[in-house]
Amino acid sequence: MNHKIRNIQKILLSDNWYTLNKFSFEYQNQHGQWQLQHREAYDRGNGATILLYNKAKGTVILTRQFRMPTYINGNPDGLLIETCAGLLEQDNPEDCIKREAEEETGYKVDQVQKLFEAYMSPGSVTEIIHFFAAEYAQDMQVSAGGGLAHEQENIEVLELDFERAYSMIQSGEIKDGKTIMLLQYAKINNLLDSR
Ligand SMILES: Nc1nc2c(ncn2[C@@H]2O[C@H](COP(=O)(O)OP(=O)(O)O[C@H]3O[C@H](CO)[C@@H](O)[C@H](O)[C@@H]3O)[C@@H](O)[C@H]2O)c(=O)[nH]1
Ligand SMILES: [Mg+2]
Repeated sequence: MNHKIRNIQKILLSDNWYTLNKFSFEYQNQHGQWQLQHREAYDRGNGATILLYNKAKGTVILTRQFRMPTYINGNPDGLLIETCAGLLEQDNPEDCIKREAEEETGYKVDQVQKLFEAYMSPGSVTEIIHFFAAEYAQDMQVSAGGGLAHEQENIEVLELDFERAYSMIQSGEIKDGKTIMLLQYAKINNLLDSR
């Protein structure tokens, strides 16, 4: 509860696929004055993402797919390297990320570790993302992955040496926020050390 906000009005601007609302509200500033503010908020639900790693091989599983919003904003071919991720449907974050890992990467993991949660674009997008990590092994591979054909996902699965993937942040080959956060988490916490 925030007593500095009052008179919240919501106007629907678009519900074509996800929902874009315009909120008008009064916010009390440091001097005690109430000021009218307008903020648009894009609601596409919440999401989950996971770093799949293999200590013995020193590798991680990442995905590559076409992301239209990046294509119109400076990404030459629109392809983005990312950790496996999906939007929460009716399920909880843990069940969601296990389902997405299987659909997108082909690995069926049953032990996942919850790491943290983060708002990724708090000025305009409501979404909070739940972050996970899990160890994968060859015998957990049940399909080639690639995502759901009817959703036209066309996801490519990449198995990369962890140090190579980590260096791709510096080189600019990896430019996705959640992916950078997970690779850095793994580095800082020595997730791939087998000792
Ligand atoms: N027709 C249509 N389909 C859409 C649209 N937007 C998304 N889709 C479909 O909805 C699917 C959603 O796939 P998910 O795997 O569930 O989600 P995601 O797009 O990978 O999202 C994940 O990554 C995002 C980017 O980092 C995260 O923001 C999100 O939380 C999640 O973790 C997309 O692949 C696409 O097929 C749209 O505007 N129109
Ligand atoms: Mg996805």
